[in-house]
Amino acid sequence: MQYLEFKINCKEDFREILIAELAEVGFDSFLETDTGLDAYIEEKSFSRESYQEVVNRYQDAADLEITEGMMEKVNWNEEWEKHYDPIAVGEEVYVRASFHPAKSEFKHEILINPKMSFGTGHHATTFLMLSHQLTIDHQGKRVIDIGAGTGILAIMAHKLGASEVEAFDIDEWCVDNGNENFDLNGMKDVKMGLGTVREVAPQGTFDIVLANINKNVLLDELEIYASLVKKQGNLLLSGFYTHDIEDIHEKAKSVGFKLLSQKDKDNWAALIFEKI
Ligand SMILES: C[S@@+](CC[C@H](N)C(=O)[O-])C[C@H]1O[C@@H](n2cnc3c(N)ncnc32)[C@H](O)[C@@H]1O
Repeated sequence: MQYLEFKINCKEDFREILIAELAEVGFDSFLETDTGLDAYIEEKSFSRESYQEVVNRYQDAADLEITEGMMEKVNWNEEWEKHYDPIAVGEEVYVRASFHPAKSEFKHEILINPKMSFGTGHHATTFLMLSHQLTIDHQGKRVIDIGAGTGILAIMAHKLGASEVEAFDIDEWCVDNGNENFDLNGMKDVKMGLGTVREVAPQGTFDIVLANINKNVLLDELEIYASLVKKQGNLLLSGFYTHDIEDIHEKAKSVGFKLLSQKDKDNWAALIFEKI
């Protein structure tokens, strides 16, 4: 597998935004560095045009300096061991890789063997979704995770007592990694699906629907989510900035949701809705 490597120097405030934007155009692995980030994409998935569009948009504001290279084979585990620290979400949840020692003082431990930036709890949106999940009763509930990435939110749902968990993602690579993580967390019977919500067409309704994707996808798919959430069930959304809350809220209201609570971190937002 040939990977292209982009060593990006940027202003610190732009690191997370660039990761999100590059993930949108197909980059699947990121390492945060002292001066910015290293971003990786499989050569066959790379579109110079989409990449350049992102670079042009942030070139001046983020003070970008980029060096391009090529990598034959990346040993992500080795890379992550150097760069990935375990993370605590509140006092209850500890997210770590299998190479980190366990910590018994946490009620829930989530094992993620990370090969990408999203879905380790380090990204604000993942952290916010996990924090919101902790405020919701999952016991015996049917839960679906849309845009599951590493599967971390589905795993959280399982640890919080959900009786049935489904998950899917459009990225084949995430599906492989997600299934690996489900195995690591004792969820051998859960298999991550591949595709969008339209393609996967989940059956029946759910008590809790989780979707941490991005503003455009959420606005486009909210009507479908509405058909998936049971009356008085919950929809948890993230993947957008605080200045987009109003647009998301408006759309959600128009398809039958009421806003219950919101959190934000580093300009990213997360909302909990109830189906009325
Ligand atoms: C921001 S990441 C979130 C990952 C994980 N759920 C988390 O909270 O850390 C968004 C994920 O959504 C996936 N994705 C993007 N568009 C999608 C779509 N239309 N349907 C399903 N998944 C999608 C991406 O491949 C990516 O893994």
